[in-house]
Amino acid sequence: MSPHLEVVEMRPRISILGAGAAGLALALDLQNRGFQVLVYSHSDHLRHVNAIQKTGCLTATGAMQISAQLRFTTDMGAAIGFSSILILTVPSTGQETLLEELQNFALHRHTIIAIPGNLFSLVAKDLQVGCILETNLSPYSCRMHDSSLVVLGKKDQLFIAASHQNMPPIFYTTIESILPVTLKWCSSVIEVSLLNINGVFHPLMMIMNAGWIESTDGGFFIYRDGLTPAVANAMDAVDRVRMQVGEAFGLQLKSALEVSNECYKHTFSSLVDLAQNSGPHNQLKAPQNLGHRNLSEDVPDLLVTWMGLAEHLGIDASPIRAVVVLVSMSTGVDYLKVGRNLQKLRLEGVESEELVVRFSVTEKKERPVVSIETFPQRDTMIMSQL
Ligand SMILES: NC(=O)c1ccc[n+]([C@@H]2O[C@H](COP(=O)([O-])OP(=O)(O)OC[C@H]3O[C@@H](n4cnc5c(N)ncnc54)[C@H](O)[C@@H]3O)[C@@H](O)[C@H]2O)c1
Ligand SMILES: O=P(O)(O)OC[C@H](O)CO
Repeated sequence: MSPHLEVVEMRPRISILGAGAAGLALALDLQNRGFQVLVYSHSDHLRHVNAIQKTGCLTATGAMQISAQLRFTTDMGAAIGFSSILILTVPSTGQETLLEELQNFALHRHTIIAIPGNLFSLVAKDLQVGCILETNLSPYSCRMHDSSLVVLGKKDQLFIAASHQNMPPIFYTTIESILPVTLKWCSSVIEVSLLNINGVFHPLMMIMNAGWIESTDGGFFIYRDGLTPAVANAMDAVDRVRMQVGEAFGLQLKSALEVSNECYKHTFSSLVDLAQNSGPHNQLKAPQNLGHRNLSEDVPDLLVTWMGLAEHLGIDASPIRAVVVLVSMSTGVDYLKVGRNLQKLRLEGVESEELVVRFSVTEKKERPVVSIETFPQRDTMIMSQL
């Protein structure tokens, strides 16, 4: 990851890697705002691309109402050549598949934005890339239905961190001009992982309603009907461990409810209030079975990580361990082994004190402030990653 100079257009082209609901919503949004967009899909995961290509265009309904043609490719080289900004929108369980392809290219001049990150930058440590950014969530709450995209809601803000500190101010401004939400810059990618509150919501809603999901093929609303007071109590226990891990890193993390309220500009008073009354949540149908990313992504790549960090730091992680073990017993997948444990994140041999120092809050990790007068008034500007 060496210093370099690069020319960045004021409206840079963007490559989106991952053609699911989250990537397609962002692609439509960017294209609608004047960016040129190319969407890459892995050739083994073309379900949505094929459906869209049959009808010729993608139509979004709900909180985003746009109908447009998108450009697609299955050629990673084409996506990398198209833009120096690659936005990764696959579930974190698909990141390694893409990493295998990305590793064939020198990406010193590229920036990868992983939405969500789930500590992609630690998994991708050997990748020759300019910078990796990680967000906690996706800007849009959305689902694909055949060739159409239903957008349930748009967040007001997301949390984000860069794998590299000391990026020039123009770097942050460019990223802020691309993502359609207010960005809250965090001190480290660990903080961002801890702010992916889907780890608190999804696994418990799924596993505590497993019988209902299986006997009705998901014929109910997962939040509205599935997040009841008992489920909320269990979520609170997991959430307390998440916040204690944050505390060990010097972070005063807000509760999952507060983070959700902040992201959506909501004011719900409890998790059950949110489940009953939040537009982006209360219309979400339950998945048809347990083979859904609510478990297959959020258990291995959030809960296993948080549990590993907690136990390494001497925090009682038994509420999280209980969920991971129960989900593993129910699905037959050994999530402790396949998940982003400390070994997968290359943190296994790191002493707890060193871990805290490496990822703790320091004064200079805030996003640098840039005044408008410092921007070059022309179509291109030099971005220097020092
Ligand atoms: N959709 C939402 O409302 C929402 C909200 C918050 C966070 N997120 C997060 O955003 C990410 C994407 O969400 P989504 O709804 O688009 O998910 P999705 O399940 O539709 O997957 C997105 C796309 O990723 C690709 N993909 C999946 N597995 C892959 C693999 N192993 N290799 C290569 N490509 C693969 C496929 O093209 C798939 O269509 C997930 O991490 C999700 O947790 C989504
Ligand atoms: O869009 P989010 O991040 O609020 O998540 C809502 C759903 O639970 C995502 O699957």
